Amino acid sequence: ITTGPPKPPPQPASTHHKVLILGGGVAGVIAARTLHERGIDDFVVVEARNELGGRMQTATFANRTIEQGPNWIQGTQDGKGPANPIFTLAKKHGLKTQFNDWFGSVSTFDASGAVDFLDVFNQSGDDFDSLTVAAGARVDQNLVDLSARTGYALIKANAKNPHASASEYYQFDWEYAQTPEESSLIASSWGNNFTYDTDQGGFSDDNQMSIDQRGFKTLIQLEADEFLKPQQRLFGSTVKTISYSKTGVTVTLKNGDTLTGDYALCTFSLGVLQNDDVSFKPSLPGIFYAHIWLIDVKAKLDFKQEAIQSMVMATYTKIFLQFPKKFWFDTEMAIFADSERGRYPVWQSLDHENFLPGSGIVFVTVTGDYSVRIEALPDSQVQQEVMGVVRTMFPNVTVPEPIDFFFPRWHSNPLFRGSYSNWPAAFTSQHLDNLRANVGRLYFAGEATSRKCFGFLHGAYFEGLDIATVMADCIKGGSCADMEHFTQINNVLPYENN
Ligand SMILES: Cc1cc2nc3c(=O)[nH]c(=O)nc-3n(C[C@H](O)[C@H](O)[C@H](O)COP(=O)(O)OP(=O)(O)OC[C@H]3O[C@@H](n4cnc5c(N)ncnc54)[C@H](O)[C@@H]3O)c2cc1C
Repeated sequence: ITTGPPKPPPQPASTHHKVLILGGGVAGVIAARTLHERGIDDFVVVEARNELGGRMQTATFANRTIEQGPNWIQGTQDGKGPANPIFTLAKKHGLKTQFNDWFGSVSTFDASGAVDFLDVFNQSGDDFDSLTVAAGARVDQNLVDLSARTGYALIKANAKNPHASASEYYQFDWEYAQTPEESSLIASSWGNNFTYDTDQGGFSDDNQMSIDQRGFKTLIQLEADEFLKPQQRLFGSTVKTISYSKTGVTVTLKNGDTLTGDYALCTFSLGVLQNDDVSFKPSLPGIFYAHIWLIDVKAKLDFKQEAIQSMVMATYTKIFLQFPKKFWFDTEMAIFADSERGRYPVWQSLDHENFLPGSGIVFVTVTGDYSVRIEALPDSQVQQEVMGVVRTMFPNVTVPEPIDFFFPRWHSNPLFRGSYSNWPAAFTSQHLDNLRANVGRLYFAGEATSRKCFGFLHGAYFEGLDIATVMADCIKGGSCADMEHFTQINNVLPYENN
């Protein structure tokens, strides 16, 4: 027997929100937390994948959790100085990390096997320091930016042989995921200083590697659990179009659903913005927008497109190998100097007492064009090439075939289209303002919009925080002025320290 009125059918979740947060990586989660802290809770995080963390992604390999994306907290804290907010989150959520000795625990190899060229390696560290000093001097004198290659040449430190090239690669490409030719002298030096140099406002020169078997992503997922409700997580929701205007934003998903927001924050990677995976439509909702608004929109689109297409989405690829047992170097790191610069050059042992002892895992990193190249090859061919290098490095060992072999394809992944952004010499400080600026009620945040920490997790964190603060100020009835931008960049102004 049933009594009482029938239950009403479940209401579909509202498809209109004050804010649509597009993307659930570090920038999206920290933006959500910032809005929540400002008393704005009418938002959803729209994410294509089924978890938060974005590029913080793990895989199970050799029965261990390995990091496909970031694994270091780069710069931690020096005494009571400024703390890397990722370091703060790691401490708060009890993440297991370990100091990674990049410069003190290194073995060196070349085509003849193990060869000690640590003197050349140490010199390349000094050269990189000189490069940053030269860059700083250019900033002080308001001189125009150059490529880092030109910078190396001007300080007479260009690498002239495979040992020097591999050492330079370790100092430079292994961080920026592109060559000195492709990178800004000033921005790459400042990117380094603002993270590592405490005299320049950086955190510390410490690199902590996550060895937490819950995954590095745990720190941002546990942080989200403190405030983000299940109904605010729209997982499995791939955005196809974003239409924006001065009055609101409409988002269409791959499954045809539509979401509307008074405001939206797009945190998709620069690579996604550069491709046609998502199309942006300036919406022209009413006749009264006609002429002036059209011209306005055209100018806005031009400045935004120029900025998006001028920054570079670089690729950094970790190639993991599992062997029945360890036969390689006892240091944490190793460099292989091939005659071809950038060919399987940086090696890292996870089967090391500090990391994952007994795991049988070693990995090698390639970057930039080399990453793009191997992504186009079948795994079997890449494995063959890598094994050729391993056997060159250890000519006196009968090296078995690996038990397992894996590498992620970041460049071809439509949700990322690369690993992180890199600043080329032709990208100006004003371009960065334009990359960051809102268009109508659509805002942008992510590692690529960070002037000082582009490429880093903490860059994504700071941008999520800063842009959500701008949005909250606007929503709360304060200032809603457009963010600073330059409709045309006619001549390069000096790099600004702000
Ligand atoms: C291999 C690698 C190594 C790295 N190493 C380090 C390191 O050691 N230390 C460090 O500090 N940084 C490192 N980084 C950089 C760091 O991972 C990034 O700076 C940071 O994670 C970027 O966060 P984000 O929120 O800006 O973007 P993302 O993490 O890219 O977040 C954007 C989100 O949007 C989602 N998305 C994209 N397109 C759509 C769509 N159409 N519809 C719906 N959702 C979509 C994505 O799934 C993603 O979750 C590394 C990155 C990689 C890839």
